[in-house]
Amino acid sequence: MDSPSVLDMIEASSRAHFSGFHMDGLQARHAVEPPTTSMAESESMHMQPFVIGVAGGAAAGKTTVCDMIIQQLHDQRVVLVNQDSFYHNLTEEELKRVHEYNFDHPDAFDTEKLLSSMDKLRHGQAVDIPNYDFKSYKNNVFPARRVNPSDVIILEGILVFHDPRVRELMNMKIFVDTDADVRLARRIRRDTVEKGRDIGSVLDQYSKFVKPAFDDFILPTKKYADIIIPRGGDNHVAVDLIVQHIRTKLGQHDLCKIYPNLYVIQTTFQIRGMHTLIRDSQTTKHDFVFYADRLIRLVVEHGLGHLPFTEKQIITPTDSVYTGVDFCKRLCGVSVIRSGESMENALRACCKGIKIGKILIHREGDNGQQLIYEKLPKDIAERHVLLLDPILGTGNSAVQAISLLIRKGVPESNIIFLNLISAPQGVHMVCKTFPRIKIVTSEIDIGLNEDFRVIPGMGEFGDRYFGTDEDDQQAVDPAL
Ligand SMILES: Nc1ncnc2c1ncn2[C@@H]1O[C@H](COP(=O)(O)OP(=O)(O)O)[C@@H](O)[C@H]1O
Ligand SMILES: Nc1ccn([C@@H]2O[C@H](COP(=O)(O)O)[C@@H](O)[C@H]2O)c(=O)n1
Ligand SMILES: [Mg+2]
Repeated sequence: MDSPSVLDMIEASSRAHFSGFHMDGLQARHAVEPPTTSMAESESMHMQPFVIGVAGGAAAGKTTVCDMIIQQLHDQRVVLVNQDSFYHNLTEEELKRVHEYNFDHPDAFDTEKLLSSMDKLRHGQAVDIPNYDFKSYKNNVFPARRVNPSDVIILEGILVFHDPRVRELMNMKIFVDTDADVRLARRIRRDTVEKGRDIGSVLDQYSKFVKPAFDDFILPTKKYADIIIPRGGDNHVAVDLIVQHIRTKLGQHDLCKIYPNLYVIQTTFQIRGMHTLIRDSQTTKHDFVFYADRLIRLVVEHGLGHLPFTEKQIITPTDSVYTGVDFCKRLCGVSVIRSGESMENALRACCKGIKIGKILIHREGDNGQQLIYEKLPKDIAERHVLLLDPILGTGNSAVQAISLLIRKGVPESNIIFLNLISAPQGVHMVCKTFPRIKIVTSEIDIGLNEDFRVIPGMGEFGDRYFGTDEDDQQAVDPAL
């Protein structure tokens, strides 16, 4: 155990200069051990902020929804960027005929400037964002707003989904969907009270520009949204769900910054879909096994990417030289009985003829973990070990299993712990006790409940995978 280096890592991650966009933990990694030659490590070094786009018609409640999200994320680093800030300044000629100017057309915005500001923010640089004045139609009457890089950037505006380059920046797209009559009523109140305009000009602008632009440019972008929020800020359920999702993402970022040896495989909607199925209590055993196997295969493949390799040149059938790599040969798997056995097939499918040992840890409550059985390859000390257990909860079983491997002579840095779901408590426990082992997982959950079970989690993995849970027994024989 090398606890001072862990403390160094935690300290490094909380210094004032630390930015969520850079894997500053990379420096900490060097303090723990020299960089190895595995590819997956270099891929995951650069961490980007989580970008949320919020679009919708004028006065739909976009700003209100963003304010609610930011308020609920009060303890997190979140910044709001308004598309309004990037309105072009009007020329003298345009100012004279301002009632003929279309503020709802995509050309009214300086999208190039918006893109360059977002690019800087995403790469960890502070930017000065103009303050737009709706009364003078100018963006340079006030000092610019200094926006610092953060873990979450919310980009809000009527047309933020219009330009594909802007859309591509977004990890999550929200469309605030509010009835046209509500939007018009709110707009009349806002523009007369806040912008000092008369009701006649508000209605003129609405029928001439606002409504046609909504139909032509804003509504067609609704299809890009991942989430549509009906009724805007009145929809507390939707806002709560969004905040929960962002918190999960931020939690993952924070843990990965503290522990550079923790690797969360990059999420996709396929992966989210598989998690949705295996976590659903209504999923049948057959589907559970099918989707758990798919996820396990992904985690195993990712884990193998962390093994060292040697360069190898071969000759192709065209007599050309191909410079590739040779797999690491001295490998073995170790499954934690019983759930970990579900991961053995995927490992065998990837590594022909791999030896797989077993460890049985008896769980009494959650303090009394006891090692009661082990069968490991004799030469395990000379092998890289892939430790298999689908759930990392408290971390107690994992610590028992890893301690045994270390007692058998396996160097800590030769152990890769593969799992599907990790609780932050387990990650802290394992990574603090064994700072040199690597953890590869597919999702980090919120935490543990009072029974030390992972939440939201997915129940008892072994029971669901091997069909020994009560519901399933009843499904086989209703008399039971
Ligand atoms: N749920 C709501 N109930 C009542 N008024 C609202 C609600 N949401 C927004 N408003 C008001 O409507 C106006 C427009 O809301 P805003 O959030 O600024 O919309 P947007 O940013 O989409 O233009 C504001 O004056 C705001 O106070
Ligand atoms: N000088 C301006 C600039 C914009 N508008 C209107 O604002 C709307 C967009 O702002 P939201 O907060 O509602 O998204 C848009 O409909 C423009 O017509 C304006 O009236 N004057
Ligand atoms: Mg707004």
